Formats: sequence, C-alpha cells, structure tokens
Amino acid sequence: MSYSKELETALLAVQRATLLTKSVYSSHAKGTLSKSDSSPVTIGDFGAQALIISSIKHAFPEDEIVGEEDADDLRKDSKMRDMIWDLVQKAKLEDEEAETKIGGPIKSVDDMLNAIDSGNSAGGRKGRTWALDPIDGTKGFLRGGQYAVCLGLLVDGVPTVGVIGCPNLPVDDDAPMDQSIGFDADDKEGKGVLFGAVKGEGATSRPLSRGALQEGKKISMKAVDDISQATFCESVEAGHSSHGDNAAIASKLGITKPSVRMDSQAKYCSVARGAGDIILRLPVKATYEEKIWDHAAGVVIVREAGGEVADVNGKPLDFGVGRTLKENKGVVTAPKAVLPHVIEAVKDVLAAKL
Ligand SMILES: Nc1ncnc2c1ncn2[C@@H]1O[C@H](COP(=O)(O)O)[C@@H](O)[C@H]1OP(=O)(O)O
Ligand SMILES: [Mg+2]
Ligand SMILES: [Mg+2]
Ligand SMILES: [Mg+2]
Repeated sequence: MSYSKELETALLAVQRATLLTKSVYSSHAKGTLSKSDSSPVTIGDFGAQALIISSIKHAFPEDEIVGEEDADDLRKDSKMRDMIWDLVQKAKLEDEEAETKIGGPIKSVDDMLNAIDSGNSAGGRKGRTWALDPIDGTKGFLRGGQYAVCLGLLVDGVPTVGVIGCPNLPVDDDAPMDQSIGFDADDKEGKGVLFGAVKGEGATSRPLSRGALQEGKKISMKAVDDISQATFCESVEAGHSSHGDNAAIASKLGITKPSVRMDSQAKYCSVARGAGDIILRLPVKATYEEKIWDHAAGVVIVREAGGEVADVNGKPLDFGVGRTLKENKGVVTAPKAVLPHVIEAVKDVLAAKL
C-alpha cells in the first residue's frame, strides 16, 4: 500500500516542530528539567511533542503513539506550562495549505497537555504505532551540537515510514561530516535538513523550510570497498555508547581514522547520505534498554539508503515488543554488504571482554 499521506503528514509535522525547537534555542531560556532517569528535558521537547502528536491525531485519529515525554511535570508547574503554550501558539508553518494539512494550531492548554499525554501507547506487534522523539539528543541541543526531531511509523512492529529533521546539519548532502557540527542559531542559509523514507521507496533529503515542503532529492549510502577506509560515528556522550568498545572494534576492522562524534539520530541521516559509513552504539550498561523512538525513524532512512542495522549479536532489531528494544542489546549500522563483517568484529571484541 502507499504511505504518501503518512509521509507528507510526518514531514510537515516534523518541519513545524523544528521551528519550535529553533525558537527555544535562540531564546536562551530552555526551561530544563531533570527526569527520573536524570536525563534532561526542555520546553522544546514538550512543545515539539505536543505539536507533532496533534498533527498525527488530526490526520490519523485511530493511530497509536509512543512518545518519549509525558505531561505529568507540566500539570504541576504552571510557569513551565505557560512557556510551552506560548511557544506552541507561535510555531506555525508560513503556508496555509501546509498548516491546514496538519490540523492548524492547537486550540487550548488542555488540548496541548492531552496531546503530550497521548504519546503513552505501550507499543506492540499489532497495528499502526508512531514512535516519536520530539528532541533526540537533548544534551546535544543544550550544548549547541546536533539534535534531531524524529518520527517513525511502525506497521505491525515493522519500521515503515521515517522522518527526521536536523536543524543543524548542512543542507549539502556531500558536505563532509566534520563540518556538520555547530549550531545555526541565526537561521543562516545552508543549514537544516529534513530526511524522509518509506519502506521500499527509497530515502530523500530536502532543506527544512518555514512553509510548504521543498523538493526532495534521493540519498544513498556510499559503497565501502575497503572497510579499513570507512568512517565510523558514535555518540558524543560516553554514557550512551561505550567509546572504548567502539574503538576496539574499529581497530579490529583496520580503521585508523578517528571516529566522528555526533549527538542524536543525525548519525543515521549522515551515514544515509554517505557522509560516514558505520555507526557503533555499544551498550555501556547491560541493563539499558534502547528506546524505539531513538531508532525507528533512523532505521527506515538508513535501510532505504542501502544500509542495515542489527544488535551486537547480529540479531535484527525487534520494534514489536513494546516501548523499548528489550530483546536487543546495542545497535550497529553499516552498508548492507559489510554489516556481517562488522558484526563479527563486534562479537570478537565483546567475547574477549568476558
Ligand atoms: N544511558 C543511556 N544509554 C543509551 N542511550 C541513552 C542513555 N541515556 C539517554 N540515552 C538516549 O540516547 C540518545 C542520544 O544518543 P546520542 O548519545 O547518540 O546522541 C538519546 O535518545 C538519549 O535520550 P534523549 O532523546 O533524551 O536525548
Ligand atoms: Mg530525553
Ligand atoms: Mg532520543
Ligand atoms: Mg528525546
């Protein structure tokens, strides 16, 4: 079946939400709270989740949504709630037809809180579920590095549509990855990319705009003939992916170039357009369960660009078991043809640690 309405809705919804996140960054008042797992959340995360869920509910009222955030803290904190309401009202696409397609503005504070809380689906194997990360890489966002607004559609547990907005990546698909770091607070030309993909239909990139969608261009991964020449990427945060294990794996593959460190699913987008080749996310703690919203959209984009993902044991990622990837450990991404080779190196390095 065709997913053209799903793709268009997701592209517009993510594009509108990126406008909100950019306005938070420029305002320098990010209203940061610490969550129960001590990770940060800002008014940008809440505002983007409200806008995107209201867009999905307008176009597809029956669909389930697994969103990272909930509104519990906001129901207790009127100051924070008012800051977010102000942002949400201001974030509008400058194209009436586009804005109408995603339902127009949210009507009240209650609707905004209820939208945020509609991201409470338990996920699962049956039906249509959107996986939403309103700001992926919140630490990167706060640092002025890369971050991404990520929305994926799972159909019976299978990642099927993926859209990611990266306000700080260069528009040029051929820009080298080390030029990708740095924040575009002033909305300069040349920064801000919207990636999209539908299973079986390829992946595209287009410049983020403030109104109607710009035209998309096909993207694809680079062929890797000699793995020792590959570029690998990993998290900036050592607490999110084991830099030591990643380095040992790279060395086993004969890779001598230093890793490129980048926050968020901007990594998936970068390798999907050939600005890097391999992503290593080796677990730091055995108990950590990767969240479906941290991978669903990126996985569709990478696969449609010629890549494949698996966990550290080479097992396919199972998005149908709830809000987390609890049947998997870590995530490894590479061009399809070389993934088995990379997984062998991962297994060797992990086995040597036992
Ligand atoms: N202990 C952890 N291990 C792995 N990932 C984590 C951990 N804590 C938070 N994350 C999530 O990792 C992702 C960031 O990955 P990266 O380090 O590659 O940028 C984010 O989704 C972040 O959540 P969040 O969406 O709240 O930022
Ligand atoms: Mg978070
Ligand atoms: Mg995330
Ligand atoms: Mg997040």
